Amino acid sequence: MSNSVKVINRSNNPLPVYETELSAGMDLRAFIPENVSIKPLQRILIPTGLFIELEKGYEAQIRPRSGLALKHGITVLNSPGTIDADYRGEVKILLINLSDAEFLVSNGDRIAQMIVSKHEQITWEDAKILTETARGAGGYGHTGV
Ligand SMILES: O=c1ccn([C@H]2C[C@H](O)[C@@H](COP(=O)(O)OP(=O)(O)OP(=O)(O)O)O2)c(=O)[nH]1
Repeated sequence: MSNSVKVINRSNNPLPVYETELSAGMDLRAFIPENVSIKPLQRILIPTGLFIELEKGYEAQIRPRSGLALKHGITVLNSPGTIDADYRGEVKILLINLSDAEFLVSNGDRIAQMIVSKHEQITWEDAKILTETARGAGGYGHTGV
């Protein structure tokens, strides 16, 4: 695809931008009529006012911002959230407050970031056995610390 993505911005905030030259993600802003308080352990779905149309083979991921996570315990509950290429609804952000203090979100606050990535769709090849490997079924730290 060309790198352009169709977007409708129904918010009163600017379109997301890459904050630095080589940023992978664009910060997404809350589009809310009034301030929202997120209490400890509360989860809340926050609108962005953005509607996007990704081309086939692309997805957008909604990821936390590390600064909000470190300073305020605010993260994306379903991280990374997935925006499918056939989704035509509003992009929303599911935040959770993992701190012990209330957190206030105002309209225009940059609360998460969006990364657009290519992805594959697979087909299943029904099999009786899988190729052997040194790892086998080992996982969950089986190689030690
Ligand atoms: O953080 C998110 C995650 C999803 N969505 C939108 C876009 C996505 O394409 C759609 C469905 O998301 P997902 O597939 O994660 O939801 P589901 O719980 O599997 O529901 P569905 O049965 O509608 O697919 O919801 C968002 O706006 N924000």
